[in-house]
Amino acid sequence: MTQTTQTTQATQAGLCLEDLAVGYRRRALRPSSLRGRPGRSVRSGRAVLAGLSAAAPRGQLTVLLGPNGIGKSTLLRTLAGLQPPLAGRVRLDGADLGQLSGAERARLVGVVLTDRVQIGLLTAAELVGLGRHPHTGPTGRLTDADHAIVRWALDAVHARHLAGRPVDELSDGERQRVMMARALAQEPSMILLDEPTAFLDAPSRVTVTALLRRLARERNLAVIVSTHDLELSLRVADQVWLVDRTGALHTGHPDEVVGSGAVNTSFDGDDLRFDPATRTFELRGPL
Ligand SMILES: Nc1ncnc2c1ncn2[C@@H]1O[C@H](COP(=O)(O)OP(=O)(O)OP(=O)(O)O)[C@@H](O)[C@H]1O
Repeated sequence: MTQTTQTTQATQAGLCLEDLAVGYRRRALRPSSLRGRPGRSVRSGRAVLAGLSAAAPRGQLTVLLGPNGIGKSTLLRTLAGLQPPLAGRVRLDGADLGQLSGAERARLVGVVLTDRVQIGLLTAAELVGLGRHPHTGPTGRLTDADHAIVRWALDAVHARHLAGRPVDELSDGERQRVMMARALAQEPSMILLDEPTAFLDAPSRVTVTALLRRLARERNLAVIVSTHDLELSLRVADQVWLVDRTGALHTGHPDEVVGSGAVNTSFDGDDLRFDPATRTFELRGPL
C-alpha cells in the first residue's frame, strides 16, 4: 500500500486530510466497504469512506480514482464544504476548513461539479463574473480589476471567444471550460472538480486534463479532480488518490500506485484486466 505519510502534512502548502470520514447523517448507510474494518471513529451506518489521510500539494494535479459508488463525489463535496465531515479534519495551507466562514471558504476553494444548474440567460462572461463575488463588496458590483480577472480566467481556459454567448447554448465541452473559468476567477488556493471530462470527446478530455495540470503549476493551485478516465489520468497526474473496493485510500505518484497493484484490485473484473506494463485495460477473452 502507498499510504501518504502524515509527518509533513500539518505544514505542507495545499490540502491535507486528517483521519477524515465522509458520508450522510440522515440516511443509514452500511456499505460493504466498511464492514469489518477496524478503527472507525464514526457511528456505523453513516460513513461512506473513513480513516482517510492524504495530501494534495499546491502546484500539482491530484486525480481521485475509484469504482462507481465508492464515495468520490461525497469526498469532493466534503472537501468543498458542501457537507460536513463525519469525523476528522480537512486543512488547507494549515487552516482547518471546518473553522472558516462560508465567505472565507469561498475565497479559497473553487468547485466545479457535474450538476447542471439553471444558469438562466447569463452569458459566459457574466457567469465567470459570479466567481468574483467572494471578493466584491456588498453591492456585488464588479470593478475594472474584477473584469480584467474575468477576461484573464476566460483566456486561461481558451474561452475568450465564448464571453458573450448565453451559457445555456454552449456545448458540454465549452460549458465545462466556462465553469472552470468561473472557479479560476475566484482566485482560490484549491480547485475541486467532479468528473470534468465525463461528457467530453477524447481530444477534449486530453485538452481539459492537460489544462488542469498547467493551471496547477502556473497558479500554484492544489487541483483535485475525480475521473473515470484512468488511463489518461495515470499519464498526466502528479499524484493519485485511489479508493479501492474496500474503501481504503492509496496515494502516491502514478508509478507507485500502479506498482502497488491497487489499480488491479480496484478495477479488474471477469471481463477486463488492467495491465500495469502498458497501463491500459485489456479484455480477458472474447466477449
Ligand atoms: N445524498 C445522499 N444521501 C445518502 N446517500 C448518498 C447520497 N448521495 C450519494 N449517496 C451514496 O453514497 C455512496 C457514494 O456515492 P458517490 O456519489 O459519492 O460515489 P462516487 O464514487 O462518486 O460514484 P460514481 O463513480 O458512480 O459517480 C453511494 O452508495 C451513494 O448511493
